[in-house]
Amino acid sequence: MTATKGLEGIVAAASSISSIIDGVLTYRGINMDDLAENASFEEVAYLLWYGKLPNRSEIETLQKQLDEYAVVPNEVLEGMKLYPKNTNSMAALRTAISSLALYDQAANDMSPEANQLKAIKLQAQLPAVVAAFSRIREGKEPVAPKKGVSIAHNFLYMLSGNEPSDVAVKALDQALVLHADHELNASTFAARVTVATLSDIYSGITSAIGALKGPLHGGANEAVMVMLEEIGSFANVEGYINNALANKQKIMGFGHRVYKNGDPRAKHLQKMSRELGKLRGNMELYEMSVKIEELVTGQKGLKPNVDFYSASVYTALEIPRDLFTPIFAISRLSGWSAHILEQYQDNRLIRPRADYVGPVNAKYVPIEQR
Ligand SMILES: CC(=O)SCCNC(=O)CCNC(=O)[C@H](O)C(C)(C)COP(=O)(O)OP(=O)(O)OC[C@H]1O[C@@H](n2cnc3c(N)ncnc32)[C@H](O)[C@@H]1OP(=O)(O)O
Ligand SMILES: O=C([O-])CC(=O)C(=O)O
Repeated sequence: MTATKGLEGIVAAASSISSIIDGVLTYRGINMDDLAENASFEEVAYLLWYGKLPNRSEIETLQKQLDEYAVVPNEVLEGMKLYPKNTNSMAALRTAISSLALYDQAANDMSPEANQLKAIKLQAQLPAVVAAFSRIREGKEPVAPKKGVSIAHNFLYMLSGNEPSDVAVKALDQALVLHADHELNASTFAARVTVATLSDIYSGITSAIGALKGPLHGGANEAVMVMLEEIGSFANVEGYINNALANKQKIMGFGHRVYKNGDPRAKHLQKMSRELGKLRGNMELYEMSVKIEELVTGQKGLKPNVDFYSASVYTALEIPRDLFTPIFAISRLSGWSAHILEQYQDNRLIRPRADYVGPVNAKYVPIEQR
């Protein structure tokens, strides 16, 4: 038995949710470019969960469910008030989502109907949790969710307490569509491994949030912004990147385990970054990002992934840097939960083997002789 480091190229599950074939990403067989241009995030979540696009009455029913479930139990909000004010946002999210299970009577109901409802409930609550976290640490009260508006709209509203612009809602909605699912990425795999023990959906999502947090995965979008802030201005880009590459440092937001010729989502985020920059009358972050891409692709052949231009997009939407990865989680929850439901449908414990490379025939030595 020899291990494949990082399980590269290993096919570890059969799935009908999303595919990456020859660099083309589809959700349920529909090209992601098509969805990014035309679908709302709610339509995409429905598509991931139910395997088909919703008709008008189905999307209205989903909207009613999201409206009904968006309220976060007071106990969870009160618990969040006890978190240290400077706590890591993904650590806070991981804890808050885990605590939601404590107040859900159906948390351990494993029927398919109950699990589907919990997926919708979590999708409704997660934006409210992230927005509440952001406000509580600023000493403000959480804003109650609105009814009848999209998740993107509601999130921006709950974050600031003000009505968001149509441009901001549209941009965030498109970003949510782009991040919704991605085959067997690390966080989705973590979710599937967890629920394959027949543990509950909250455990699966908590595992997934833990995996998404890392800078090699979802945490890279925040790390890109840290880098852009460190660089500071367009004039510094060339020196900074040349120096980083010469020192074999990783440039966050570049490279991908599966895409070697570029991530098809990046072009949509790049376009959004350009358009939002123009609207704000400040193109510097966009221009810095384009220059970084030119240097990194030119010197290393590495292309930007989904996280690279999302940093300048979210900054243009005036979203605090440490909420970028929680926003990724809001979107990816739709994919995680679809994968969890798929795993339950035809479950088998996920338990691979390890290639043992430690000592053999070692003996126990009494403590006095060590
Ligand atoms: C939503 C997402 O999760 S998208 C990914 C988000 N993560 C990032 O943007 C972090 C930066 N990127 C990376 O760390 C990697 O490209 C990953 C984690 C995405 C993929 O990792 P792997 O498939 O294991 O690629 P691996 O790390 O083996 O890279 C292969 C080579 O390219 C180099 N490389 C890969 N990514 C980068 C990068 N961003 N900057 C500089 N060099 C890089 C590696 O150093 C390695 O070089 P070597 O062969 O000389 O040692
Ligand atoms: O698929 C991956 O490895 C990472 C990624 O791009 C995602 O999760 O969107």
